[in-house]
Amino acid sequence: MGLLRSVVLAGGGTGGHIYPLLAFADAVKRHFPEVRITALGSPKGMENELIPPTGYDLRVIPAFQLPRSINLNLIRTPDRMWKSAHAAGKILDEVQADVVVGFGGYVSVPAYLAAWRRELPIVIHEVNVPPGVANRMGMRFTKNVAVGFPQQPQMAESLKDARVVGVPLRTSLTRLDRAALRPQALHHFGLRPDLPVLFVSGGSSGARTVNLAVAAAAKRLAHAGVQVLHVQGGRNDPFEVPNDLPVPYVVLPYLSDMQLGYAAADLMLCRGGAITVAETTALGVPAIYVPYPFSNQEQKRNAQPVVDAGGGVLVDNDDLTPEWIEQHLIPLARDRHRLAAMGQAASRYGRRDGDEALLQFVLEAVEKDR
Ligand SMILES: CC(=O)N[C@H]1[C@@H](OP(=O)(O)OP(=O)(O)OC[C@H]2O[C@@H](n3ccc(=O)[nH]c3=O)[C@H](O)[C@@H]2O)O[C@H](CO)[C@@H](O)[C@@H]1O
Repeated sequence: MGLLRSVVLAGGGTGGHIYPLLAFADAVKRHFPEVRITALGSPKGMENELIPPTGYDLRVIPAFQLPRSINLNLIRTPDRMWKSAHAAGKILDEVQADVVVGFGGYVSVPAYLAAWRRELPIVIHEVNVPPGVANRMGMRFTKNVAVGFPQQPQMAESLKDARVVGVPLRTSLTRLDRAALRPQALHHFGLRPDLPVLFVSGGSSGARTVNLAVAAAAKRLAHAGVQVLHVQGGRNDPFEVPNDLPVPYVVLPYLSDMQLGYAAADLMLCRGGAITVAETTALGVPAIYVPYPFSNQEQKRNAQPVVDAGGGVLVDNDDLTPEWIEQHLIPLARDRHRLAAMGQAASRYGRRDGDEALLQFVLEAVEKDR
């Protein structure tokens, strides 16, 4: 591909920014093995744990925190922002970047600034409503905005002209046949094939309320014959689960092979992070969403359309108690027909081609903006 020789990807902080970046990098590599791929990260983000094992070139630039509201004066203000932009610019020059693709997170801002000063094409991928502060700033420098979900353009003025491309997901997920992998997944976790599996994950950092509520309901779940596969989350406190339960309750600190979790799951209990929602729907996993109650209610907006489509259930953070689990979650986990219908509705909403669609959009942008 003559137009594309070097791509710089920017996005960091939590898994929600990094996994789409990596999935997109894989798509670029698959189609254009010769293209140089560089990821920009910040010193403390999860990118430092997640990107090096993939073999992609991760360059860390100095971090700075943007205020929650933005205006153009901001560009004049913090020295640290320009220091970061300078560091990003040096990398763009060194790798002779043809395009910067940003996924949000603080590290995206210096990348957008540096690309803008060099008049390089910029593409922004945004999965939340309202868009994150970093991407909102980037939108001042480019009209090439892609979004993960069909409702986003109607929900935010700044996204009204965005292209809906879906969310780039890992190929271990986009190529997953859940039914085929299920026996291996159950065996892997030491779960039984004859009882339903509740898969609990609070997103890349974990969710304390979810963890504590499910752990407190461990006995009720076990006595109802519901097995639990509980991922605590990368940056969350441990919790206690009784060790004499009659059915398996498996606790893991973090799960890199999420395909095994999704293959084992009959029902998921999760937050409403955008990438999690993209994954559960792409894979047709029925889910109970417990949106994170802070950060602008963005997670409720992610999950609501899936629930409206019949693909899941919403419960408020404060309502997720052991009693709620007993009265609502357990009956659902034991109702195969309802789960099957929810799973089908979820997969009608989801899509698996976000990596390819974003690549197509980036190629068009590079062609147009050069
Ligand atoms: C509290 C907060 O502000 N959360 C935001 C953050 O969520 P967060 O970083 O939790 O991101 P998501 O829930 O969207 O995605 C989590 C990702 O981590 C993966 N995973 C998770 C656990 C695990 O053990 N293994 C694993 O691989 C999931 O498969 C998924 O790919 O970014 C999202 C995307 O911008 C936002 O929508 C969320 O609102």
